[in-house]
Amino acid sequence: MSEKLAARDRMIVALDLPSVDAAEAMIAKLGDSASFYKIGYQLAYAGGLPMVRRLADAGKKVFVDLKLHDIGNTVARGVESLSALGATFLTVHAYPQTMKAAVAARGDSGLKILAVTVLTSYDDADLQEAGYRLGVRELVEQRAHQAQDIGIDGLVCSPEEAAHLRGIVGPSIALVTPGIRPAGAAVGDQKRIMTPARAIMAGADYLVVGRPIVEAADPKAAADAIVQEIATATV
Ligand SMILES: O=C(O)c1cc(=O)[nH]c(=O)n1[C@@H]1O[C@H](COP(=O)(O)O)[C@@H](O)[C@H]1O
Repeated sequence: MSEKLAARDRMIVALDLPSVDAAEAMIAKLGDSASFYKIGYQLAYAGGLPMVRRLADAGKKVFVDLKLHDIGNTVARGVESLSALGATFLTVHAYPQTMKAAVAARGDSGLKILAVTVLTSYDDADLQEAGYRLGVRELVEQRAHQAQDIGIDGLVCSPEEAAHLRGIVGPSIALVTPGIRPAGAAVGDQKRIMTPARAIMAGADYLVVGRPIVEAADPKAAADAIVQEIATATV
């Protein structure tokens, strides 16, 4: 999958911003430096969903990150509504009922379903605190097997698991990795992180980057540096 993609098209900029105006300003600042955007909780709940169509019509790709998880019928109906927006990716949590409902409901809309394995802000102790018996590596692996059996289009994981998961799921399932931190960048609430270059070398198809770009003094320069790192790591 990744060998067909240009370096810029492998970077997904998370528009974690408080308003449509702030997001539009960021998109204008980034210009041709970014081709793929993610709209998550903050912007979607601030009226950002109509931006999906506008961005798609402007030639950008859009990842709608709503991390759906509910009873199967509700997930399916939600996916049907979201599939009309023109997005490329939509996230659901990697629970079997949820993934099955989402995959069945995406139809031939072109929307690809990504399953979030274990959030990149979690480590083994966080999983244990939440009642899980398995550690990160084991739970990610179990969910990847289940996702593959269900026919999921892609997995969201940390770059720390990318190489291992690539060995399990093969080349046709997209690996999308948040938890990306250029050398020296603030880690914030992330726990399982890698630099852009190391994530690409580990086998990630797409890198999701939020604060290191949208909170940078010069977001365009930050985005360009990450694309350059991706390009160098790909050669
Ligand atoms: O689904 C996601 O995109 C996601 C999954 C995950 O495990 N960890 C994670 O950080 N994300 C998202 O990726 C983005 C990372 O943002 P930064 O930490 O600011 O680079 C945020 O928008 C998160 O919601």
